[in-house]
Amino acid sequence: MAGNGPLYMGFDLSTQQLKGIVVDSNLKLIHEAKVDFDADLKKYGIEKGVLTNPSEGEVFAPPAMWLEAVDLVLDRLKEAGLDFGRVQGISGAGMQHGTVFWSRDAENLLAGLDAGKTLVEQLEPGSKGERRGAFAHPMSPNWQDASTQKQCDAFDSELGDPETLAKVTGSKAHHRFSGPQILRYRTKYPTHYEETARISLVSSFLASVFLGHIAPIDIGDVTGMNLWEINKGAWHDQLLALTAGGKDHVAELKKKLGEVPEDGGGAFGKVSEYFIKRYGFAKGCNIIPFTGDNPSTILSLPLRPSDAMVSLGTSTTFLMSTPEYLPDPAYHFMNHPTTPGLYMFMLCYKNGGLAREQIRDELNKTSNSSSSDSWETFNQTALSTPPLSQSTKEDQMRLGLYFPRPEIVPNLPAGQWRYNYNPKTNDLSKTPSDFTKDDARNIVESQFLSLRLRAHNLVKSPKDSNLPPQPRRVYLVGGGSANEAIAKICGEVLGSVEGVYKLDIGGNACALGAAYKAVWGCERKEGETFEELIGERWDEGAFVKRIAEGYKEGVFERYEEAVGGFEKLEKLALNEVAEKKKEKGLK
Ligand SMILES: Nc1ncnc2c1ncn2[C@@H]1O[C@H](COP(=O)(O)OP(=O)(O)O)[C@@H](O)[C@H]1O
Ligand SMILES: O=C(CO)[C@@H](O)[C@H](O)COP(=O)(O)O
Repeated sequence: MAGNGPLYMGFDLSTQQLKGIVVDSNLKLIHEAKVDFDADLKKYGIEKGVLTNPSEGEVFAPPAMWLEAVDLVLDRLKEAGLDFGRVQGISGAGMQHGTVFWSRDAENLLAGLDAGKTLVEQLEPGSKGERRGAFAHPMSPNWQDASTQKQCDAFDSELGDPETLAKVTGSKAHHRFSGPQILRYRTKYPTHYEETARISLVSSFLASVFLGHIAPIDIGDVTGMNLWEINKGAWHDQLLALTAGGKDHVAELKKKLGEVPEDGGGAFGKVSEYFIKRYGFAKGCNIIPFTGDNPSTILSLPLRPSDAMVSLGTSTTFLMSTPEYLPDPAYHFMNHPTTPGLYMFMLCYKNGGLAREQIRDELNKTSNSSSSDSWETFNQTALSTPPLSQSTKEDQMRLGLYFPRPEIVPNLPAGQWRYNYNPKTNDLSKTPSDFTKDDARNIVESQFLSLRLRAHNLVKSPKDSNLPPQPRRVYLVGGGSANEAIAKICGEVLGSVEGVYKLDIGGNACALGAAYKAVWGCERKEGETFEELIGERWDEGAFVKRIAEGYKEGVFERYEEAVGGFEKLEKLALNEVAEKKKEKGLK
């Protein structure tokens, strides 16, 4: 690629892939490459990037696979012609909440890597026992894990109630959050916990690999752990005591977790010798804090407090950047990754892309389409189905919940619920729970109705207009943002005064946000904020594309009626599950 100015790299280590992206100082996309774990690293036995132990609700992945993906994605960037010597800054992101447990040998192994060998060859245990390896535990529990209900109950009651925990840490306790996860790890694997020198999140794990020593946890991602006191900017000793097994063990756990620098743009150090010698990175290449995938995603464009972003990845997440801290057990508040005083509002659903794929695959079983696009039948069916399956306004509304995995919001086990809702009488009536073609539209409506139900406190009516409260714009990112049928239904359910947009510079918003963070961390003037630097260089016309209408009078109001029925359906499902548990004598 022509040119000789500095380049910046951003990585996204997500559930199913490792993506690498390269931009120049003007935010222009120069190179991108990715490793798909199922396609490229099947030998690890993963499916959709993970391994599972359903009997305990465990979901995890081997850090060894991620190490192999790092070398592979850099080889692919080399094949794409990247001049590594021009790279002046690297940042990245990782799926949130996942934890990596480093051994006491990790620091020495990371610092002493031989550029003639691969990362996994040197950081995994020696096949002849000659090396214990860098990990005290061979697996990393990830955000899809649902094995920590007992630990979550303990976290939710430790400060009195979930509301207080949400106020202090930004969230109530969640199965995937690192605090409950580390508490379960300590009790299930006491010897491994003892041998654990440091604990990283997936984001700081990846930073450590590039740094050549264990990197701090990032100020944004740390607020996805139920262990960090947001207003104090410090670890919460009482919650650490719960996790570590008592006050006497707090200091030891703090040492494993490490310090958390406040500045999300301050370099952790220079890239490790391994990458300079093996790939030709510049000696002065800075490692800028790697953060969580969602905090990184909101950096991929100048998101205003009136905008909303929906990431249609493996998870579905709804993200807003706001100066208001309004914690509530129903959703998450996290530190903004670059700007003190701003927060990231987040809703996260486990049943995102995989749930939509399940309905897509059911449809493809019965369609005789020869299209190479596996989503074509799904899209045509969804768009040919009337909103809420109502052929006339008098018809009942078809509502559903579609959870192939246990869901986070609401906290429900795997299952499907399909009901008709009469908005006039506010009655729900059960419909046959078998798959029907209407499910294509109804699953997308269901996912966006849940977002609309829970985000209503944060969206406002546009200034000087009598339009109902809704986002100014909705930006779609993640793999599903390629789907214009989903975008259309998104606009109908969520509204948006200016419409539904997507990033149009290809690549992956999360990795792009990380690359922009590297630009800011390396090129910012004294006191210059991320918003100021990126805002100056952002080319709205070239970087985003309007892909669907937003607010549609009449349709938006009809979905408002549906929101009431949807909330009632969730409560019905929660009661049904509670009754079943009671019958079985379970708590
Ligand atoms: N054209 C499409 N329509 C709908 N969903 C899509 C489309 N292309 C990809 N996806 C979805 O994108 C998801 C992967 O998105 P991605 O953001 O790469 O995930 P992650 O970051 O979680 O690894 C898959 O679950 C897939 O269902
Ligand atoms: O758990 C969350 C956020 O709380 C998920 O958003 C994960 O951060 C992984 O997301 P994907 O990018 O793999 O969908």
